Amino acid sequence: MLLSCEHVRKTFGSAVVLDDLSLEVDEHQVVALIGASGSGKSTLLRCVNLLTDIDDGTIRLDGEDITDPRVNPDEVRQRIGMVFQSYNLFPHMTVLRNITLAPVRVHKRSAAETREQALQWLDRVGLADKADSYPDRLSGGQQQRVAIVRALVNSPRLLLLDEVTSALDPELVGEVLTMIRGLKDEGMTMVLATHEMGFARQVADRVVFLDGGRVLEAGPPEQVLGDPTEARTRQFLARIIEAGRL
Ligand SMILES: Nc1ncnc2c1ncn2[C@@H]1O[C@H](COP(=O)(O)OP(=O)(O)OP(=O)(O)O)[C@@H](O)[C@H]1O
Repeated sequence: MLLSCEHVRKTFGSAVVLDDLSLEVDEHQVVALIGASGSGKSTLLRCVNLLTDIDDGTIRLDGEDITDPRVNPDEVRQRIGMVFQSYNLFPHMTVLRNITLAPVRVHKRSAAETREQALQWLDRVGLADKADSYPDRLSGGQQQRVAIVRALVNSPRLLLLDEVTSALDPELVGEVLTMIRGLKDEGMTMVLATHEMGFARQVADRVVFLDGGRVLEAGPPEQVLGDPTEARTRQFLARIIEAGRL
C-alpha cells in the first residue's frame, strides 16, 4: 500500500473537519474524492502533503509515518506532488524556471539534471515551445499542465490533484484530462478531489464519498456514482444531476 490514512482527525477551532477518517491507496491506483463543499476533500489532501498538521491519527507513505514530528516536510513533499485549482505559477518567471525552482532551491537537486527532466516533460505534454514563455502567454489549460509538470519533475510517488479542472473554461478541460489519463496509463498513483463526476468516472479506479469529514461510501466509480448504497450519496448525486454536472 502506498498511502494510508488511519483515524485522521483535523479540527479548525471547534469545527471538526476530518473525523476519524481512514483511507488506503494502493500503488498505481487513482482515487477520486467527492462530496459536498466543505466535506473535507481539500483539507485531506493538504494533510497528506503536510501543508497542515493533523490533530490525531497517522498518515503513512510507503509504510513510513509522515506525520511523525521528526519527519522533514520538505523531504516528504519531494515524494508527493500537489497541484491546485489555481495553478499558482509565478508570473515573473518563465515556464522552465517555474518548474525547476523548487527542486533546485528547496530540494538541492542538480540544476542541469532538473532542467533536462523539465524539458523532457514539457516535450511529452506538447509544451516544449513554451519553456521560455511567461505564464500570462499561456492558456489556462496550458498553465495547469505546466503546474502538473512542476509537480512531476521530482518523480513523486504520489500525485495529489485538488480541483485541477475547476478554474478552466470547458473547452480547456479536455487537454488537462488527457494529460491525467496519460499519467494514469503510466501507473502514476493519484488522489484527486473533484466536483466533476465525469472526471471521477473517467480516471478513478475508486471513488470515495466524503460526508462531514468521514468516508461514507467508497467503491468503483460505477457503483458509487451509478448505484450508491447510502442515502446521503444519492442525495448528493441528485443535486449534482440537478446542477447538470453528472
Ligand atoms: N484554514 C482553515 N481555517 C478554518 N477553517 C478551515 C480552514 N480550511 C478549511 N476550513 C474549513 O474546513 C471545512 C472543509 O473545507 P475543505 O476545503 O477541506 O472542503 P472541501 O470538501 O474541499 O470543499 P470544496 O469542495 O468547497 O473545496 C470547511 O468548513 C472549511 O470552512
